[in-house]
Amino acid sequence: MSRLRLSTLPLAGLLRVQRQPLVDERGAFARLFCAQELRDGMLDGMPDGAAGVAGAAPGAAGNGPPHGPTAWLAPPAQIAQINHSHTALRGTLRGLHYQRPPHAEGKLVSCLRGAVWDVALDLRQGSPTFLHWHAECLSADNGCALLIPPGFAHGFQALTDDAELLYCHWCAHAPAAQAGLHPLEPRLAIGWPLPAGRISPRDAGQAWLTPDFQGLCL
Ligand SMILES: Cc1cn([C@H]2C[C@H](O)[C@@H](COP(=O)(O)OP(=O)(O)O[C@H]3O[C@H](C)C(=O)[C@H](O)[C@H]3O)O2)c(=O)[nH]c1=O
Repeated sequence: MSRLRLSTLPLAGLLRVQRQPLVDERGAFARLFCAQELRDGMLDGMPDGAAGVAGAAPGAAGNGPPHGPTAWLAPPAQIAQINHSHTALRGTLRGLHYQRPPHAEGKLVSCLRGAVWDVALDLRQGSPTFLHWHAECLSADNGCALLIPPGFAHGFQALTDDAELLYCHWCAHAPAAQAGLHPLEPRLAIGWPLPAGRISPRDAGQAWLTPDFQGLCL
């Protein structure tokens, strides 16, 4: 039985992942990640042809090559690292971060404590939504996570003190490929819900976007 409900969002390839916890008198048990469910999950609002087939392995007989918004998860892709961040103060901004190709990374971002306003920014060269952003509130209570494909930058603002995030990264940390955009970049006009709180010197030091910024060629 599916324990993760996938939904499409306005930026192609970006998905909301709704955890479906099993609750009983002891408490709850929730699945944070399932390779097959993410690859093959049925999607809300997707035409049948675009979705994977629940339970069917991509490329298995009769299912053809992996396709649809989670095709990038097909083998040999796999989770390379899992990270945990704790953000002490409400209003703190982290990001917007990405890794340059060939280290461009897909991420599954889940909130395990508190709440964040989570932003994914489309940096895919030639994308019809290039430099468009989308935000979702991720919280321990709403069980919502964002599945962000390669080619996006990611950032968030803590909506509570002591917000904790779990990141699944589909590419290992590559310091030389690390890149970022200023969270208050005027060209993006990201509508952060709270006044900007703490920002790391690295993020605060990001240069403004130049007119010739082409994005990422994946
Ligand atoms: C991502 C990563 C970072 N680091 C080191 C690099 C720095 O010395 C330190 C903190 O990294 P950073 O300042 O990038 O941490 P955040 O500003 O919280 O960035 C994080 O939050 C934003 C919103 C993201 O999307 C990034 O993926 C994630 O790195 O950990 C590692 O050693 N391994 C890693 O995989």
